[in-house]
Amino acid sequence: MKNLKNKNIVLIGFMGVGKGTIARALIQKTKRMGLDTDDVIESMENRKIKTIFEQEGESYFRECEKKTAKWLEKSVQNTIISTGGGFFKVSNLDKIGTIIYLQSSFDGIIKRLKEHENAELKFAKRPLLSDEEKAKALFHERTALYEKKADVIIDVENRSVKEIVKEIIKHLQ
Ligand SMILES: Nc1ncnc2c1ncn2[C@@H]1O[C@H](COP(=O)(O)OP(=O)(O)O)[C@@H](O)[C@H]1O
Ligand SMILES: O=C(O)C1=C[C@@H](OP(=O)(O)O)[C@@H](O)[C@H](O)C1
Repeated sequence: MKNLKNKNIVLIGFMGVGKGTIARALIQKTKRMGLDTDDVIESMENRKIKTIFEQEGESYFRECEKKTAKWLEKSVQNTIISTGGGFFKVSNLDKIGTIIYLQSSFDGIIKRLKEHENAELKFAKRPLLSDEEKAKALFHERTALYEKKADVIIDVENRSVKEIVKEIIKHLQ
């Protein structure tokens, strides 16, 4: 296990599993700074992820992720970092910080997103969720890969944000 002190915490996992939500709760609890890789890319590009996919295609977006990963490794410390669902593929992920994989079943993720009051928006902003069958195949393709990259695996299905945060903090001490 890597030294958890003075390092970034990097949350990985499938789209909609709760990376952003858990990161925000962790930031409040630990008083660390936080950032989200999709937000960094949107600022860098001055356009939404959905627009980047539409105008430039997925491979361009993946290049933005690689650029962001290099910057994080070089310049960011003591920060809670939430990532886009495909960010875990960057080659320097393990050099950025301690990697926490938030795990849930595909159906658990979709059910939660559909129950949300802004469900339509939640799907519309994620281009790779527009076709549920394709998204399911992507989920199964990625599951073992997420596990391989993880320092810590946290089950988030049917658990409250509070419970999940408590378990993560236990691992960090
Ligand atoms: N543990 C949880 N309990 C209840 N709802 C959750 C939980 N984690 C995430 N959510 C909800 O699921 C949706 C997707 O979460 P989000 O943090 O945006 O996922 P990600 O950043 O992984 O794409 C949000 O509507 C959020 O409120
Ligand atoms: O899984 C993916 O490849 C992606 C996940 C998205 O982030 P969320 O995991 O926050 O939805 C976003 O980075 C982009 O749409 C691609």
